[in-house]
Amino acid sequence: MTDDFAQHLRHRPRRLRRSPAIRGLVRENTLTVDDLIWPIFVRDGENDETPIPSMPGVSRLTVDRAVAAAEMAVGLGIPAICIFPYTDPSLKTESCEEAWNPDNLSNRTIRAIKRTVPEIAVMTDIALDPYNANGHDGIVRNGYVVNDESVAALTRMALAQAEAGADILGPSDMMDGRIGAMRDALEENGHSNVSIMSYSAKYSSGFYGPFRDAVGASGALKGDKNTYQMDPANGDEALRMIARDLDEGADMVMVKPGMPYLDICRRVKDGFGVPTFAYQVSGEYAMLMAAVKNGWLDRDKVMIESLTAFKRAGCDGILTYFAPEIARRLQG
Ligand SMILES: NCc1[nH]cc(CCC(=O)O)c1CC(=O)O
Repeated sequence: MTDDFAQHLRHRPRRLRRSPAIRGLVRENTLTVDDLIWPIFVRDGENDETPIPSMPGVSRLTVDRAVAAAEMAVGLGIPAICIFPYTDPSLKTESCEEAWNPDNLSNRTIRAIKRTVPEIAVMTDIALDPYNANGHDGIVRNGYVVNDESVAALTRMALAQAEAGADILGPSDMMDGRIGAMRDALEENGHSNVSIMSYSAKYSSGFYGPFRDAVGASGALKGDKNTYQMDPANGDEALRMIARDLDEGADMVMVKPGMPYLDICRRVKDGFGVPTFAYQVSGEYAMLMAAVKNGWLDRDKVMIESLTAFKRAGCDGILTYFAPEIARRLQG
C-alpha cells in the first residue's frame, strides 16, 4: 500500500520546504528595512522620556531624544520617521490654532531632526486631534465635525509642516477635499517637492486606543469618529477614497489599521498599482505585545510574520512601532 501510494505521488510540495536554502530560493515576499516607517511620539522637556503603559517599549521622547532616535534609525537603515506630538492640555482649544503654529512641538521636532539627520525622510500627521479641546480631527460646530472649515485649518497645518522641512505629509483627518486643497497650497507656496501620503482608507477603528493615550487625546475625545472615518464593514468605498485622493494629488496612499484590513491592501495594490502603505496601528502593537509579555506569543516570530503579511498583501511599506526592533533583526 505504501509503495503503491509513493509511486503515484508525483507532486510533493514539501520538496521545496526541505531546507532554509531551498525555502529561500522560492520565497515570494521579503521584508526589508527599506519598507519601514517608524512612528514616534514627542513631548516637551529635555533629555527625558515617558513610557506609554499600553504600548510596552514605546515612550514619548523629548525633542533632543527624538533627534537621537532619528540618528539611531538612520544607523539601522530605516528610511523614514513619522512624528506625533503630545500636546500640553493648556494649548488645546476649540479652534486648534496650535496646529499651525510654526513653533509647535511637532514643527520644532521636524526642524531639529532635519538639521541633525537630514538624510532621514520626516513624515508628519495632519489632523487636529492633538490640539483640539474636544479631541476630534476636525473643528466641531454644534456637535458636528464641520468639513470645509476643517480643511482650511488642516491646510494651514500642512503648510507649517512643509515650512518646517517635512518631506512627507500624512493627512489622517478624513475630511473631504483635503488632499486637493493641500496640494494646491503646496504648489502655490513653493513646496512642490513635498509628498503627500494620504491616509485614504482610514477606518473608524477600535484599534487606535493606545495611540490616543500616547498623544493625550483620549481624555478629550467626546463620542466617536464615525461621521468622518470609514465604516469597518466597507471595502468598495475604500477604493473610491483611493481613486479620489490620487486624483486630488496624493503621491502615496495608506490603509489603516493594518492586519484586520489586509484584503483592502490587496485590492488597492491590484486596482491602482500605486505606492501603497499600511499602518500597523497602536492597538495591533499593544495586542501582540500584551501576549508577548504574558509569554503567550514569541515576539520575534509574530513581529516578522505580521509585517511580512503586509508585503504579501501588496504593500510597499509599513508604518510600525516595531521598526527599530525589526531593523535590528534584519541586520542579523
Ligand atoms: N487622527 C490622528 C491619528 N493618526 C494616527 C492615528 C492612530 C495611529 C495608531 O493607532 O497607532 C490617529 C488616531 C485617530 O484617528 O484617532
